[in-house]
Amino acid sequence: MAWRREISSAGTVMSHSGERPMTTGPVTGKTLSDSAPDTPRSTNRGSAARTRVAPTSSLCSRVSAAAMGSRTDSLRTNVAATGPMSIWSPSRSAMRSETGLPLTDTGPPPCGTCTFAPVTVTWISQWRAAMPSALSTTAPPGAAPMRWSPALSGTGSCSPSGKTSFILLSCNGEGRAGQHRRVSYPCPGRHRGKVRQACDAPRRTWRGSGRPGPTSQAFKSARRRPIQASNAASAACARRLRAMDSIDILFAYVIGGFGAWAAALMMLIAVQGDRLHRDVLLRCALGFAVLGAGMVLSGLVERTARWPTLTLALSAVVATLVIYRALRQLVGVPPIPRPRRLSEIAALCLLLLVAWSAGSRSFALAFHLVGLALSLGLTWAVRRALLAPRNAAETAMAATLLFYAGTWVFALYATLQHDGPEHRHLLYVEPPLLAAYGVSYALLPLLVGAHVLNLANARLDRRLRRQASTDELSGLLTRRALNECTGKWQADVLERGRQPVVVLLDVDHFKRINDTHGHERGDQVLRAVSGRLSGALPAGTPLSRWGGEEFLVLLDAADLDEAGATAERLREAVGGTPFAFGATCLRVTISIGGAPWPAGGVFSRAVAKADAALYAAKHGGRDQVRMADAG
Ligand SMILES: Nc1nc2c(ncn2[C@@H]2O[C@H](COP(=O)(O)OP(=O)(O)OP(=O)(O)O)[C@@H](O)[C@H]2O)c(=O)[nH]1
Repeated sequence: MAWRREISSAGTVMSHSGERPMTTGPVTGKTLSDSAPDTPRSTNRGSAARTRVAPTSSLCSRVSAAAMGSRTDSLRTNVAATGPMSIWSPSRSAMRSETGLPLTDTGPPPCGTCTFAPVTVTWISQWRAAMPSALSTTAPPGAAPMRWSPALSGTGSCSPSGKTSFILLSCNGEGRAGQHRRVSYPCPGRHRGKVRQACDAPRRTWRGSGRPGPTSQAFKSARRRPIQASNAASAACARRLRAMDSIDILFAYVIGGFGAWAAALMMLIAVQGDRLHRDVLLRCALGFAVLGAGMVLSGLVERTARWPTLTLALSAVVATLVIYRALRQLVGVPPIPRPRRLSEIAALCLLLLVAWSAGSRSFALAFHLVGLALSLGLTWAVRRALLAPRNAAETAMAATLLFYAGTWVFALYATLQHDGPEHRHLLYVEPPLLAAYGVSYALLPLLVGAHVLNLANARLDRRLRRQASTDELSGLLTRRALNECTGKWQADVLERGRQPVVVLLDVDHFKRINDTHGHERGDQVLRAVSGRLSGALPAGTPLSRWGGEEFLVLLDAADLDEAGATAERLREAVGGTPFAFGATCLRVTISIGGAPWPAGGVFSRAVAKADAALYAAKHGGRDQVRMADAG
């Protein structure tokens, strides 16, 4: 739809094809020269604007509405009749603080897509003034002044600098039909990337020239370019923006929400096993369900509403805290007391609520700071898994949480860097990174879910192995565990030039102890004997409960005599001092039989020979050591 304007002799700008007539008023803006303390940078002084009126761009309308309609800021621009395009700003930060918009110094000329019209724009910030006098232009001397409604037509484009983007608004500055002038307006940061995309080709051309701006020839050709081309590019931009916008939301919220629900479902299905894993998985499932609900709700409801952002932020915080607790539980960190936990949740929610009511900017910052703090807290809770992982599952979990914390660091950075108007997305990263964030956050719950299951499995595996290798009563190696390590042990001893010796020990008349004092006392005796045996042996010596009241030791000795002496020490350690169990005092003796395990020999053969020696010791009167010959 083309906008045509006429400026009446009284300075009234009329919109013929648009719905809203432009209002006019006295010139309130200062000119560049009288308002700018520093000289504006300029390009191609002397070029005159002689182009046709630009039609309304949906992009521009949208951006105008978003950037200005939603704000009550006012912006006044002065447009000189001729002269270079320049934008004065005292300083970027000052302008930003006044306008809340990404203002730059003199912008470079627009890219080739856009018709260039040299105008001087002076920003005079009276930002809190009401709309629609947000944007007013002062016609050049001799031309009728006009005031510019923000809904005025324009075309979307960007500067070729790749840093600063503008939305170029059209106006008939001189009040003559068939002419138009463009005023640079900062493109909201959210759309910069996309606008730039549409202008890629001309920008490259411009950059390729290696000059700070287009040549005058390029200027002229740009000015001659049919305005329709510019409009088509703007329309393409707008379509792209709309498509990207919906994709962003889908990715970031709905798909992300389903990812969280999928993780929750996966955990609920896997809820089995012992109490610890059941609790951890249930908590994680609850956390992901809350997060999923918040994300899907936020993605589906009306886009302009602000409350879904708050609900999503709150659900994200609560969900993260629930998962945080579950992970602490999983890695064995002592739980935080319930009152402290609840007060932490309440404090964070309150903080977000206050920030939300203070405005979009403070809410975004508060949310990102909370997100970063929580992600760092999660990483800190599992730091042991990061520094000294016991298995691959722990490494994967720690790496995922580190990545998660990293995404918050970058998101916070993007928020601080964000120059455009606020939007209802929680994340301020720009496309295509926003889509990447959406995909990552959709996958993260599934990843974390898989890691939690992996960790639970690894823990169960460890427990089973421990149970299989450690005798429950005595705490010594089981027969199976000893059998598993014999080959390696023998090779090691032989390599050091030592003699491997197998020694069997048996408690004498143990049945009598059981019969006299009961099985309970019998167990106590077995535990006490185990303690004395392991205390009398060098650390690391393989000692197992071979079965019942029988023990097996693998001795590493210089020769059989030395092994016999060690066996004698063991016998003395057990039988030398009676055991005291409360008022009961018991003297327990052991008989020992040993046999060498030569290189190339079979372990079971050595055990059989040691057993024969033990039998001899029993028959020899018990409480003695017998060593089999080397032969
Ligand atoms: N309390 C207790 N008793 C056990 C355990 N394992 C085996 N026993 C008992 O140990 C006793 C072994 O008795 P025997 O094999 O007859 O040998 P003994 O009485 O020690 O006699 P000698 O070996 O000939 O000196 C049996 O009564 C078993 O029930 C155990 O784990 N706890």
